[in-house]
Amino acid sequence: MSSTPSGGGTDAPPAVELRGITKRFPGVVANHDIDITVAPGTVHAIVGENGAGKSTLMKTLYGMHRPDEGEILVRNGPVHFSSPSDAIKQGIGMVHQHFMLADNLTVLENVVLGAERRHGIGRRARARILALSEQYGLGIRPDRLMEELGVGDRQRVEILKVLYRGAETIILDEPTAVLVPQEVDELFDNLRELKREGLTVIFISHKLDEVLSVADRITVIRRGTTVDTVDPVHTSARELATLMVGGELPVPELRESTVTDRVMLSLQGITVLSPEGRPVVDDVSVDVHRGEIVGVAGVEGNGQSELIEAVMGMQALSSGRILLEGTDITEWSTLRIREAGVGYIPEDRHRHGMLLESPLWENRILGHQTRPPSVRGPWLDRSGARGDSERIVDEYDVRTPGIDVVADALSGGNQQKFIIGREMSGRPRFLVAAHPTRGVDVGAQSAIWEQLREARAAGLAVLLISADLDELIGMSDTLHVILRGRLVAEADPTGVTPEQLGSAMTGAGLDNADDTEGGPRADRTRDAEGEDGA
Ligand SMILES: Nc1ncnc2c1ncn2[C@@H]1O[C@H](COP(=O)(O)OP(=O)(O)OP(=O)(O)O)[C@@H](O)[C@H]1O
Repeated sequence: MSSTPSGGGTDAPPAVELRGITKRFPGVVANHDIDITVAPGTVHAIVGENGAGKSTLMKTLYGMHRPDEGEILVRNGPVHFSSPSDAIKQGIGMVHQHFMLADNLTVLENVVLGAERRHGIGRRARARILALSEQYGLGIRPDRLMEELGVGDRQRVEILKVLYRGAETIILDEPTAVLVPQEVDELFDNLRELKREGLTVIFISHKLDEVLSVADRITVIRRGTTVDTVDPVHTSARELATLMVGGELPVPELRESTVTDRVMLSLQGITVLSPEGRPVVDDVSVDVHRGEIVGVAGVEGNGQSELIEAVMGMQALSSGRILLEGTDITEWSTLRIREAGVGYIPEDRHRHGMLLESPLWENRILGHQTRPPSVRGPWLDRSGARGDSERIVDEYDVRTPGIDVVADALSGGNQQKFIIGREMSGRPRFLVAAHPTRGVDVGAQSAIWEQLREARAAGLAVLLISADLDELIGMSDTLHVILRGRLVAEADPTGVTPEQLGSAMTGAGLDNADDTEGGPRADRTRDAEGEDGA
């Protein structure tokens, strides 16, 4: 492992330099005396545990927070940002994890929205978009409706939006969390292209392999401060992880089957129609047994969201039925399904998992408002909910100053850990888990996997969807592939590779993964998304 004070190795002034940045929130020092130098024309990754202070630092660089101490320099000149528009004026743009795109508008409309002054909204704007798309190899078509695009393309539109506003340094917050391997490859090609054209990319990630493959420099942040900046050529994933947590990581355990023959959840020929009447879940039949994790792999937008929402009573079926230990729950409400012992880790924690403006302990009650410890008899049990929140914070290592802070003040990964803790403490007999470790650091990820494995050994049945193919392969006892709403293949999780799975997800079949060097696989991904996206 080699440490370097700065990246790049050119004589040009740094694209960005952060000197002694400190940012405090009530009860927390989110960033403490951080130094980072980002060389122009490089990809610079920022890694660190959940709550280490990565997002806070990036928000400071993007003008969303003002640092309490320290200074920011852009090309050697000190800058002071009071808002993102100040940052944009200095050529710094940011792509957030939650895309900010209007579905009912075209790509062009989304890109020019709020930046009409640059090139208007007509022909000149279109020409500029096409030119940028061409220059950076983004393959964007300005007149497509946003809702027709898959995740990878949406992300490219977000990048284009930032380029359109004149960014020379682009910050990406966990850009690969929502992508499948093929899309990650495409994104990394895009990043290399940006770099070749002299732009600078700063990105946050929890996936150390990816960071090592694409970054020129990696800065590790631990508990709010910079630990080191390393050169990926001389650093391993394990060394990085050790720098992040300040100790050795546990080694994953070997798998042992705990699957029984008692059916916990049975989906029998279920079909869900889109508002336009197109089947988005198409005649799906699957059983999940006690002690079993059934994984469903798919490119986003192929029906997996609707499938789990159907199980949770949030999507009406047009045909088929759902049985929970033999009881027909097809017509049940979400609340009733939850009361029957079904836990739910939602796909979008901000829409379905948390009330961001409410304190953490009130979030303990959310979705569990009819059972202890949230209530005693007909009454809300404040101390029960508070006590259990303390326990979750402790047991799941949720980094927070306390249970009275609003959920919004927690880092993304810590919000996720709290949701997992809440859902698991209901002692569910069945768990619907969507991307359970999304945004969670490697240490917390293995802790969550361990919790799920223990619960499975104690009889929990789980329906798992995830964009993280290693997670699907590592956790599932049975693994299905969903494409255009249908279960099209079953893979053996003990033998399948992420590449084979990725290939099956795009409709190329499980066995066709080895022809995927170069372009063909990426093209198929796009096609599959183009026809079926969202
Ligand atoms: N608006 C806020 N108010 C109060 N505290 C905050 C706020 N934003 C962040 N924090 C705190 O600052 C610390 C750093 O959070 P930050 O979101 O920067 O971490 P992170 O490294 O991005 O984590 P993750 O990987 O989980 O996204 C955490 O302790 C968090 O609780």
